[in-house]
Amino acid sequence: MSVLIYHTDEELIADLANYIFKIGNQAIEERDCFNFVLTGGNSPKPLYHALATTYADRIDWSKVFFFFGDERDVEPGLENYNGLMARETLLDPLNIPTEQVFYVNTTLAPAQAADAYIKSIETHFQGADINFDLILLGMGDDAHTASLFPETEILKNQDASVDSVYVEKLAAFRISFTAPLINKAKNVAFLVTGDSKAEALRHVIDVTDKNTFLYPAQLINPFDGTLTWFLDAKSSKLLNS
Ligand SMILES: O=C(O)[C@H](O)[C@@H](O)[C@H](O)[C@H](O)COP(=O)(O)O
Repeated sequence: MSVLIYHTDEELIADLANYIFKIGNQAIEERDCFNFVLTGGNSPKPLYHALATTYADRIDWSKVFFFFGDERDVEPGLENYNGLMARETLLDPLNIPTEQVFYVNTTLAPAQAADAYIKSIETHFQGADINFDLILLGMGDDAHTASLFPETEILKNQDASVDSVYVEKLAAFRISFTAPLINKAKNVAFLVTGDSKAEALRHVIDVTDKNTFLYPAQLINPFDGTLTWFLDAKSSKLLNS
């Protein structure tokens, strides 16, 4: 596990972009495609904007396939649909064809949407083992990641799959990769910034009290892949390391 701490947003985004392109270009060289799982939320917006503008010439985007580690149970066109945020900040500015983007079909009921999503992923991987080249994750101030929220049933799902989950605190359903599916990835990177994440980050990185039911991001520990944390000074201020 690597923990990288940055003192300016610009440095963090530049390094994370370099990291993404290093993995992506190597995947394209090896298999002529880069399977890249995006995170939702607000933290990635400046990164996505930079990938689509400043760094747009750093990879052959026609070889990149985009997925979502989780999705909210809202109509695709609505503002808090992660797919819309990614389209607005990254995919449309790069003119990425829809065939290269795997959106969660939230016009279906949550459980059906989750089933349909894992089936679309299996089809993409042509029945081979599903191990994404890179999964980008955020983390909430309650140590959730993707839609693996504290004290929810999805945390018990041991299948490498996509599941639906009712999140009491949000009074809403979510669709999410399970922890085992995330842990199968070749590379996993967290992007966590801001004071509000510091306490949760302390529980997840300086794991003094292992409790994955309370701090779900503790579940993320790739089986064979790499794990890298991209943090700013604020989010990392309580860390020992
Ligand atoms: O659908 C989502 O919202 C994300 O997948 C979620 O896991 C997010 O990464 C965290 O909630 C952090 O969100 P912020 O980046 O907005 O703090």
